[in-house]
Amino acid sequence: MWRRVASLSPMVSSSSTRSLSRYQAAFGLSVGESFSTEISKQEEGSGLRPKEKAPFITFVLGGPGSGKGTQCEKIVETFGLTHLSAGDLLRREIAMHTKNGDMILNLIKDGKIVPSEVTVKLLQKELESSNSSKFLIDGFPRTEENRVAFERIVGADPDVVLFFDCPEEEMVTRVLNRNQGRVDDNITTMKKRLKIFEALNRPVIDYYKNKGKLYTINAVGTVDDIFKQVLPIFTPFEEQLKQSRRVNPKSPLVENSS
Ligand SMILES: Nc1ncnc2c1ncn2[C@@H]1O[C@H](COP(=O)(O)OP(=O)(O)O)[C@@H](O)[C@H]1O
Ligand SMILES: O=c1ccn([C@@H]2O[C@H](COP(=O)(O)OP(=O)(O)O)[C@@H](O)[C@H]2O)c(=O)[nH]1
Ligand SMILES: [Mg+2]
Repeated sequence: MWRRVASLSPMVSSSSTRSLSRYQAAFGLSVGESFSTEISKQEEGSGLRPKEKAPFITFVLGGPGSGKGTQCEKIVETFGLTHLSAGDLLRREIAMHTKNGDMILNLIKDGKIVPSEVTVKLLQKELESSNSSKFLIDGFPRTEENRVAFERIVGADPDVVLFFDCPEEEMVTRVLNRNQGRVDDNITTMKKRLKIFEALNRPVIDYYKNKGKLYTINAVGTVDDIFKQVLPIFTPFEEQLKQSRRVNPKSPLVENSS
C-alpha cells in the first residue's frame, strides 16, 4: 500500500522529501518492468533520489459533453486500463452523504470546481487501493491548481493526455440529452461550465501541449469514428499495456497471461 508522504497544504510545497518508492510498494516491484515513467533527480530539481518508476497514467480532458466518459469505456474495453472518473468519485461522495457531500453538491450544481484537496484525495485513495498499474483519469485535472496538486500529492505525471475537442453547440446538445438525472445537466449550469472550461481547463490543455503530451481528438462524429482516432495513440504503449493485463488478475484481458 502507498504511504502518503506529501502534505496537502500548501499544495505547491517544494519539499524534496517525497519518495516515489510508494509506487513500488503499491504495485509490486515484480511488475516494475511494465512501468514507463522514470522520475529522475534531474527532473525533480533537488535532493538525492534514486530513479524510481511510476504507474502509467492517462488524463482525459475535454469540455462537458465532449464524450470523455463514452470514449473511456471503449479504451477500458480495448486496453484494460482502470477508469477513474473524478466526477463519479465526487458524485459518490454526495450519494454517500460524506462530510464533503453537501459542499460538493452545491459546487457541482453551480458548475464550479471542487477544491483540489478533496478531489486529489479521492483519486489518491483509488490509486492506492487498486491492483492496477495503468489508469485512465477522466475529467481531471480541471484547473492548473488541480494539476499541480496531483503532481505534488500523488507524485506522478501523466504519460498521455487526451483532449476531446468539441464545439460548444454540440456539447450543449449532448448534455441536455444525456438523461442521467444529473443536477448539472441543465442549460443554466451548462453555460457556467463552458465558461469555466474555457477559463480554467484551457491552461491545463496548453500546459500539456507545450510538454508534448497532448493528443487532440476531433470529438465530432460517431462514437466509433472518434475511437478510431484514439486507438493509434496507445499503439506506442502497447507493450506496457499488455504487461498491465498480466499483472491484474481481475482484468478481463488476462488471456494474454502466459
Ligand atoms: N460521438 C458522439 N455523438 C453523439 N453523442 C455522443 C457521442 N459521444 C457521447 N455522446 C453522448 O453525449 C453525452 C455526453 O457524453 P459523455 O461521454 O458523458 O461526455 P463527457 O463525459 O465528456 O461529459 C452522453 O449522452 C453520450 O451518450
Ligand atoms: O476534477 C473534477 C471533476 C469534476 N468536478 C465537478 O464535477 C462536475 C462534473 O464533472 P464530470 O467530469 O462528471 O462532468 P463531464 O465533463 O463528464 O460532463 C464538474 O462540472 C465539476 O463541478 C470537479 O470539481 N473537479
Ligand atoms: Mg463524463
